[in-house]
Amino acid sequence: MMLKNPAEKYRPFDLGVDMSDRTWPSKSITVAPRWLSTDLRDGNQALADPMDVEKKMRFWNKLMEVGLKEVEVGFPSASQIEFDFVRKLIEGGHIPDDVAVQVLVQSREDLIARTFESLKGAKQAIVHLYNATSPLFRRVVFGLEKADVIALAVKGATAIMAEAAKQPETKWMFEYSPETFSATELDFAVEVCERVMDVFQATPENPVILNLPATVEVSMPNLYADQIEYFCRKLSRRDSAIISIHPHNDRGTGIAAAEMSLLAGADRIEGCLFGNGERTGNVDLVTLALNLYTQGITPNLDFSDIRSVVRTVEYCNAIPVHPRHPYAGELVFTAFSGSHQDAIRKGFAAHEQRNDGLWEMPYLPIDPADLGESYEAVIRVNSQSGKGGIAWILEHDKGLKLPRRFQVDFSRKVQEIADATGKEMHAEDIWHAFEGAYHLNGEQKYELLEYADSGILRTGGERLFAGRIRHDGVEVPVNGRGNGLISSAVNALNDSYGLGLEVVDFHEHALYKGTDAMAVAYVECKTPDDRKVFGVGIDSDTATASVKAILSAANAL
Ligand SMILES: CC(=O)SCCNC(=O)CCNC(=O)[C@H](O)C(C)(C)COP(=O)(O)OP(=O)(O)OC[C@H]1O[C@@H](n2cnc3c(N)ncnc32)[C@H](O)[C@@H]1OP(=O)(O)O
Ligand SMILES: CC(C)C(=O)C(=O)O
Repeated sequence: MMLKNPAEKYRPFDLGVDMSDRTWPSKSITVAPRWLSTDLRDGNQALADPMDVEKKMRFWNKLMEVGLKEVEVGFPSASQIEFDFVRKLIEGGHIPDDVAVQVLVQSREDLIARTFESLKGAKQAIVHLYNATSPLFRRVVFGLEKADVIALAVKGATAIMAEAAKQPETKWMFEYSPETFSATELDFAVEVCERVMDVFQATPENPVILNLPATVEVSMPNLYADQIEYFCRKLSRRDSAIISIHPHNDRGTGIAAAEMSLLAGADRIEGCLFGNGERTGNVDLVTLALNLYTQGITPNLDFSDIRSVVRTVEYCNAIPVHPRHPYAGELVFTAFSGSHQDAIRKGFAAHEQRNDGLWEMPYLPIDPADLGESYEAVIRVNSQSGKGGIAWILEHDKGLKLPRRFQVDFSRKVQEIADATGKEMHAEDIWHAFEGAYHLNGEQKYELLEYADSGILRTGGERLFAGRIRHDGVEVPVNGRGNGLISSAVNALNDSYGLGLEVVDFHEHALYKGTDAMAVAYVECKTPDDRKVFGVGIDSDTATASVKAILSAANAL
């Protein structure tokens, strides 16, 4: 049961230092950080069924396609699969020259030796050492004092240097993580890292990667940024360290924490695609990269075919990507609601007209096409939708450009169906509704069989419409006069059946289906009792499309 007073059980996070002179809030991000994907390590260790070698390989290939240059490929001393995968990458020549593999290891000599064994023959590699440093872990997990924790880290780093010296053909880089940094006293974190830097002989030419994980996210993201700025200020040889961050997402603010930490001085980010990882996950590299992209900053990662990335990650992790996941979810470019659809439709029209390449689109922070997505999913129709969305679908799917009042008429009909079914209406459902509403197929009360418009009789400027229609199954001739084809056709129907229709609006446009050109005509008519009826006609001949539109309106009575 939740407590009435949670303060009895939970304590607020305390930064422990004065950061009132913080500078990061007034900075901005102008370049992409160095990225490290830890999908194959931190992501993998959080899966119910860790990846086998085949899945790891598939994931690796996708990471290469995306353009990752640093990838933590596993914990090779942990299992045979992990070890074998590293060997396969090296022996199979799968690591491009500009890519560094990274492996994780605890501060334990046997595990370190095994780790180096896995890396034999690598051109370059990053060996990543970690041990927890926070008070809780010192007390509960290790039963160690601060000095012992420093000694543990130094011992691991020393063993790593000794192993690295045995394999001089590899270009080594070293990374150290004071695990649980986010909950560690800041001055102590600096002290441990400086001692490890000494052992790793860090210089500006050969910097050490100091990775400062929010192993568990314990504070608001601005406080994590404060921690990073403080650490960067206090580190005596800042120029000999690459400051890396490794946010998790326990409070749901991993992205914000990462972005604020870049402002605070971080150079590098470790995370996973779509935020897989322990518990609530590691920070999501896709969102971070595309957030930069939408600010006009080159992210150095390529998600031009985001759907294939989603497919690979879902297959390898056996975890679905959420439909609302930023940039990647299947619903994130979709508007169901009428006012959103209307704004997007107008946005696309304005975009086409401006033709300046700039993306200024209501409700869509990124052009789906940049990620290899089509515009088909942008507008989908249900009972929340309006005329704009329905018109968009008919235009995109069938090429029909409904006049405004026609849109209103048809959207009411669609709304009725959507309300009745409670379901989404797909493009083909909307088309069926359109055909039904305007009598484009099936039984028709008034059906055009033939008409003569050439060789027209002209008496006093009038035109004569002479046609044959099927009315309630019976073929009958109809004749009418008017000052044009449309008025003479309407009069033919009015004279024969007393319909009293008056055409108040008429539109037509060409319709291209493959190489065939068709014509569409839309009429709006008024009835004697002042009702509006709409009709549409589609034919390869423009004049016939107009006549069919009149009959369509008559059928709608
Ligand atoms: C935040 C993170 O994601 S850290 C990475 C975590 N990833 C993993 O653990 C996945 C791979 N791990 C494994 O396969 C195993 O844990 C192994 C192979 C590394 C070690 O297995 P085991 O030897 O059976 O140890 P086990 O995991 O049960 O226990 C951890 C022991 O290591 C100690 N330990 C934990 N972290 C470290 C460290 N960084 N350096 C040294 N010792 C450590 C613990 O104190 C504990 O010691 P104890 O047995 O004396 O109490
Ligand atoms: C090993 C470290 C970097 C880690 O995974 C974490 O702290 O989350």
